[in-house]
Amino acid sequence: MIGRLNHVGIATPSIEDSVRVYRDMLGATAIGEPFDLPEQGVRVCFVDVPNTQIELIEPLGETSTLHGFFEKNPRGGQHHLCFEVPDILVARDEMIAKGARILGSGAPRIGAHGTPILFLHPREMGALLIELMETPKEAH
Ligand SMILES: CC[C@H](C(=O)O)C(=O)SCCNC(=O)CCNC(=O)[C@H](O)C(C)(C)COP(=O)(O)OP(=O)(O)OC[C@H]1O[C@@H](n2cnc3c(N)ncnc32)[C@H](O)[C@@H]1OP(=O)(O)O
Ligand SMILES: [Co+2]
Repeated sequence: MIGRLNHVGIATPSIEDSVRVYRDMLGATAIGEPFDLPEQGVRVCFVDVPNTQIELIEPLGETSTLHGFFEKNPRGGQHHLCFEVPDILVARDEMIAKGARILGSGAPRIGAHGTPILFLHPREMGALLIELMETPKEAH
């Protein structure tokens, strides 16, 4: 069911500092402009690499779910993996049937790429926070 690895989510206290690592240390050249996703409680910056993206995410607002992550990981770090799926609702129902826990209300929300996303609780996913993202229509 899962498709390509769309992005690796990296939580950071400072997108600006993390951009310096990817640009100056690792030589990344395709770095997007940071943008806010208030409804998701994050500020986001995408770093393009040949076969996927690095999604740098900073907490945005008091209720950001990232605050819980930073309590345990003050310097940030690997946060989630995002896989593409053809149909988010079909994927959701399949995952529920297999015993995964859908985070939040269970209804897909619009993510950083403007397409529906869901998160699966780490407990059933090998201690990894998994994001499922519906493949953008133009990519079909
Ligand atoms: C949506 C925009 C963008 C996009 O790509 O489109 C993004 O990806 S934004 C990403 C930020 N948004 C989210 O992460 C939403 C989903 N996340 C959550 O609902 C919470 O972060 C949750 C439930 C995963 C964890 O919340 P919290 O830390 O408050 O709960 P606990 O401390 O009780 O953690 C429970 C359990 O999970 C482990 N945990 C927490 N975060 C992670 C993580 N990132 N990776 C792996 N494991 C994680 C935590 O250690 C606890 O484990 P336990 O064994 O029970 O101690
Ligand atoms: Co993500």
